Amino acid sequence: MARLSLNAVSKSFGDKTVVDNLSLTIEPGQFVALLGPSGCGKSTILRMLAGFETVSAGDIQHGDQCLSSAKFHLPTEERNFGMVFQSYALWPHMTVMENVGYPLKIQKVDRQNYQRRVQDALDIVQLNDFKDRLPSQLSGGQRQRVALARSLVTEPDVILFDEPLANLDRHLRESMEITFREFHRRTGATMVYVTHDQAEAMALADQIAVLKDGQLMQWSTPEDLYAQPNNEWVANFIGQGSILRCQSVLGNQLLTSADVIGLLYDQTGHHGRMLVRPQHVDLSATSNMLQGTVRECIFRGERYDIFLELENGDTLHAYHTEPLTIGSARQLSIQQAWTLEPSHDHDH
Ligand SMILES: Nc1ncnc2c1ncn2[C@@H]1O[C@H](COP(=O)(O)OP(=O)(O)OP(=O)(O)O)[C@@H](O)[C@H]1O
Repeated sequence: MARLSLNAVSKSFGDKTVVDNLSLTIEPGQFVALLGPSGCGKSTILRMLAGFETVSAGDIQHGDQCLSSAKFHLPTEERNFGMVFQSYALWPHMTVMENVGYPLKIQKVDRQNYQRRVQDALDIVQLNDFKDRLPSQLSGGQRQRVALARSLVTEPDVILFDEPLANLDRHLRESMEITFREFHRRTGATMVYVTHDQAEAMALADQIAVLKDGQLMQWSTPEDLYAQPNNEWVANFIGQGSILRCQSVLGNQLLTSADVIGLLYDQTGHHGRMLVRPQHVDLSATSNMLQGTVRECIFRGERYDIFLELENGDTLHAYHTEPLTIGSARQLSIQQAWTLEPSHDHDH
């Protein structure tokens, strides 16, 4: 197994740059998500890794081997990367077993090896009982498991996923997340997974590349992305939270409850921004208090989502165990907050 690295990779279509000077080092066996809104360039990055697209500048290396550069392009079929698409891309007239074994047929693998490897792949995704069925006789989740088995039958070092859960309903997506995690544990393969769904990326990946307009915004573990977003745009994109205006402040600092009060009450300007996660709002506080008015209260089963208006007019999202009356005043404290660098497109 080898390290996969993108070094200052750019891709342009005509005069439009869709991937801009991207560098990432993906360690062997890592599960990496490429995350960003529609059009940010994540599928283009995956397609360059797969060899479906050339690179305009920079290079992609796999261990000692160059896969792509502006001068060189290793064809897709020589990369031995597994691939799983949103559409499953199964052959409708072939059984589960034939679909899974198809890449081995192309490689002209002998009969004995063929049988063993198809069997092993079906075991990993737990589809042995379905091996003689046609894709039309399977559920969406089962079809995606066939595609997973097929992606690993050639024993690839790297498996690429292009929004593989996008076609499934929410309930099934959650159970497929567990399937994907198990799949990663059992194969140990390096996985690169494209999604626009931040919750899915956080649930699956060891490391996440957040992209916007072809540029890397942040490259972090899910935990760091959540607790320490690099800027206001990332903070808005990842998880639940409120962004409050405050006195100008350096970005990327953790604030205590007392710091928060000082920054919110200082009237010398409000060019600073801080991120507050709902679990850090204490609605039964007795010190470092702020005043808020309850504007919305939504039942979520295990808790209520409360939205409060602060004295400066900003909205603060909190969790609570009981419902609160809309329009009522509430004392609260913010236990901790994270200061943000403003995004360039929102610097006012
Ligand atoms: N072959 C192409 N020719 C011209 N422009 C392209 C081509 N492929 C992609 N683009 C453009 O590049 C940009 C990035 O596309 P890409 O498909 O990588 O985004 P994405 O983040 O995967 O979006 P989505 O989630 O909608 O698939 C888009 O503006 C798209 O229109």
